[in-house]
Amino acid sequence: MKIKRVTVTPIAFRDPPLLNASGIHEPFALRSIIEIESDNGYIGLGESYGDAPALLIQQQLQSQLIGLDPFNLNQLRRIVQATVAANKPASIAGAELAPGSHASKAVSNAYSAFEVAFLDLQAHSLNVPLVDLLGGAIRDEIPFSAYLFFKYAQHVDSPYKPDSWGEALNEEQIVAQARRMIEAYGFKSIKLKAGTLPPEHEVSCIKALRKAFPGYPLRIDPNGNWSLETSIRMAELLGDDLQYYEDPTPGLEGMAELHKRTGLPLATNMVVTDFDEFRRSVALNSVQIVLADHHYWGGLRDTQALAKMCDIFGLGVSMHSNSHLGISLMAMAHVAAAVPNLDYACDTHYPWQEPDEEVIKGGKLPIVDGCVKITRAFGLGLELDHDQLGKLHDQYLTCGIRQRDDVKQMQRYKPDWKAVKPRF
Ligand SMILES: O=C([O-])[C@@H](O)[C@@H](O)[C@H](O)[C@@H](O)C(=O)[O-]
Ligand SMILES: [Mg+2]
Repeated sequence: MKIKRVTVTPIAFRDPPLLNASGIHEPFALRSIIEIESDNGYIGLGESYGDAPALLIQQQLQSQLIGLDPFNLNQLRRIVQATVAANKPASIAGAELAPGSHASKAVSNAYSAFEVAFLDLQAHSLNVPLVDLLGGAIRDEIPFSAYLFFKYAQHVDSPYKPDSWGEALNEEQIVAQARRMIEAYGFKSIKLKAGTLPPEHEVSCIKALRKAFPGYPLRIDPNGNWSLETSIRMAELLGDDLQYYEDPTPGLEGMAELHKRTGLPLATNMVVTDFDEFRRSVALNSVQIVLADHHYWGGLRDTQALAKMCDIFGLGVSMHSNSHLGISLMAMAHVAAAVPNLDYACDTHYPWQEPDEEVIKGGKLPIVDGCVKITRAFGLGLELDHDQLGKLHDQYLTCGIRQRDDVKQMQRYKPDWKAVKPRF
């Protein structure tokens, strides 16, 4: 079996005005959809970053993968490494929270984008679900968490009709957002994206969530935007309200000191993002839970390797998410199904994407009782809807965004806004 066609299609879909430590989301999020076809008619799908630096590498890889055996992932990696080395991608400051633009992640990003599609195709050719190629499913229902954001009611300049979630800036609105998300999807745990409004206010929103949802595990994620002192002060206010404290303060050393001073379990998708940082984190005891993400950890199999390392070093594992569609969600679900030590519900931005903006047949994937279910369907069990893909590609062509930049977007609301870390 040989690969005879590789198609990389950049897409843009509507994204709400969600606030974060860098600034605010732009009106459209970018992704790329990867389709590979073998000479005997099997198709494999992948979804990855659509930001310009990631897309450039993916597009350069398209023709180089023709003729490759889709089972040869080592060869895929070599081709990716050579292509990235020849391109020398650069990072931009405003893209700190957009792993699709991190130069240091270029190989793992691009490898992962195609690895998922290769594995999907392999699994289709063997008539098995993708998870079987990862050693088989330990669970077939993968728990996800309600992922709350502070947000504005609408984007600056109103590029389209405001989303149905409305404004969320105070306790009442955050509790209402949680209630709606839990009622719609059945989530059993709650994460609040923080690092954007004054820390005491964000903590009071956690307190309001604690009151409204007794017994629900809660997490807060200021994306490293609180100083060590602020993080300690907020830890005292939070008491034992948290399941884990996610990236409150920047740096491996800062997190290590925070853990030493508070004893709280710290989680990260910011200070441990590759195996070198993992090694340094273990030496410093910086974090207790690593949030994996196959998109930048180098694919599904390297995510399993990460989970194994966490097991060896006594760390917990959960999963991180950026704005994404169903192929990514299903890929996350398959690898999560094959991680024995997945101790926490995974993150997902999926509820923030609009129901009419999905590229797979059948529309958006269901999340029921807080879980994504994997079936015995072959591969990822998904098929592309080419009409929808075309529609979201046209939106990419006209939206004018080529690289996520939450800082630049916030400057459209607040001209003096800068990328400062930590802000509080
Ligand atoms: O999309 C966002 O605003 C998030 O802040 C995202 O960029 C983060 O990478 C992520 O969700 C996180 O958990 O840190
Ligand atoms: Mg995070």
